[in-house]
Amino acid sequence: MSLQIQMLGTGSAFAKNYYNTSALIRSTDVNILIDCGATTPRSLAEIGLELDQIDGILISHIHADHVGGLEEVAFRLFYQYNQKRTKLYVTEALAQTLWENTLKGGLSNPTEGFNQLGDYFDLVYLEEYVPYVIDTNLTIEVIPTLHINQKLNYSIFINHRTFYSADIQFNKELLIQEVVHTRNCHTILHDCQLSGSGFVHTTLGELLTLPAEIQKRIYLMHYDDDMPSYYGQTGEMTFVQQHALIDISG
Ligand SMILES: Nc1ccn([C@@H]2O[C@@H]3COP(=O)(O)O[C@H]3[C@H]2O)c(=O)n1
Ligand SMILES: [Zn+2]
Ligand SMILES: [Zn+2]
Repeated sequence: MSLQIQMLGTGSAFAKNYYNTSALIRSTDVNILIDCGATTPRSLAEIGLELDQIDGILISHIHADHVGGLEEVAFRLFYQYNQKRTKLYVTEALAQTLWENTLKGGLSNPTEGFNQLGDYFDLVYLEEYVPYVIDTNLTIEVIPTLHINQKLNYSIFINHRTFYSADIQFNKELLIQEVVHTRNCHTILHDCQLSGSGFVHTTLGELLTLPAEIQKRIYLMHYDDDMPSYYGQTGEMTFVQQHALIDISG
């Protein structure tokens, strides 16, 4: 069984040298996208993956660097790929706000009678803390995490053993207790704000307070353009590079 994560982008919301952070879970049988920022369709084109090869899209939260490419994907699947549908993995609450507050303006079409997310995507509602089996080789689970006060936000477990933070404020207890001690995740993909205070993101300084044994499992993503100047300053952690493939089959 082959299971890999390919980073489509590794940059922060405002990075210009790196695409928006999003990832492709590539299993033997399916390709599942985690988030779809404004730059994600370009990145997909660069790796030669057609939109109709994506079996589903999982959304963490509704900032534009995570959902800004969804309108393009929806329109192109419908008009360029012969009304091809893909699955959208979301909690019901997130689906509601994703449509009402992000996508409705562009995607609603009174002439065609399109007025809901389900007119473009096959909605698969995830329950928080409930593993969802996509196929025999791939299970995903979303857990609510804190990013912006009072805004829905999810982190993701893949096959129980890989943790994808998406955007979160530092949560040391979650990482130590749940991610490492309880689940023994071998791979942790974590957002990383390199400088300044981490009001809505986790900072490099905060991640450096983790034990080396945990740092070894961490790939840093969602970084700013000055990332190269931090080489050698990330303890046991590694910057994941755009389009890099990480084997998570273990
Ligand atoms: N309270 C907030 C809200 C947002 N932001 C910045 O806006 C970006 C939106 O995308 P992001 O990737 O979540 O990163 C956020 C912060 O840079 C911020 O710095 N403080
Ligand atoms: Zn972001
Ligand atoms: Zn965000």
